Amino acid sequence: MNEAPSITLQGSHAIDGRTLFDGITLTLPAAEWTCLLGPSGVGKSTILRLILGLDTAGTFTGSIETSDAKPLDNRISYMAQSDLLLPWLTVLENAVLGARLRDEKPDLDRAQTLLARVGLSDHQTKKPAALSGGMRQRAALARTLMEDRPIVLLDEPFSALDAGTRADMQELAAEVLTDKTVMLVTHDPGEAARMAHQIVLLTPSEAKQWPVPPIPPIRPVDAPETLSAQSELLAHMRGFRA
Ligand SMILES: Nc1ncnc2c1ncn2[C@@H]1O[C@H](COP(=O)(O)OP(=O)(O)OP(=O)(O)O)[C@@H](O)[C@H]1O
Repeated sequence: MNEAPSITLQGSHAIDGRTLFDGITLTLPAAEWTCLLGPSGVGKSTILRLILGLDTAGTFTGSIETSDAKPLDNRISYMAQSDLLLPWLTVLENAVLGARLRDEKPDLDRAQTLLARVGLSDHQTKKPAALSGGMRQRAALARTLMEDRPIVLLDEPFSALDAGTRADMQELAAEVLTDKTVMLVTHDPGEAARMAHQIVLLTPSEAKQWPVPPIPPIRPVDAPETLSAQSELLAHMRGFRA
């Protein structure tokens, strides 16, 4: 698979004449995890959609560039806030949907291994409607991890999980997505403190870098460095909420 590039987004975005963010520069370093945090509605998902080349509600003025100068098309795996599972397919069929859409032979062994890793071995033949919200989110995570793309954009991928499962899934994602350029949108300062090579706080006027703990990710949940970064980040986020 291609090497993971860095990505730089520069510019401004407005919806119906109202500025969402103005003159920001956000760089996702190659083969690292960037955690993007910011108040609800500040534009985090909009940035993901811009990088994906999907429609947004407003108008973007600026540029999105890669370090290898190649287009982003077909190089991104994306997990949206909603699970986007197809209701008429089973969990296993959903997990291999990417291959099916590309008319490729699905790697069923890998899908079953990943479904086991996300704790859904016993639910592979069920339809999404028969799963809990957290189980559906884990099925969507397995589908995302199936895609061997150099760039991975994750929009609150662990938000529906209980705390123990969330920690397990963070570790799985970090393992499977080693060497990918990852952007993780999250509201959870503990998650950012564990997972990030780079933490970025989005405001309407900047994409501001926040210090990361001085040990490499993925960090233990109970490491003093993780806990201290988590609490400092939370204190800051409570101050800047709208
Ligand atoms: N389809 C739409 N039509 C009009 N406005 C929209 C639409 N989608 C998003 N917006 C607006 O764009 C702004 C940014 O939305 P976005 O989803 O990017 O925020 P976010 O930071 O990801 O929020 P959250 O943390 O709540 O997911 C919000 O003010 C939202 O109301």
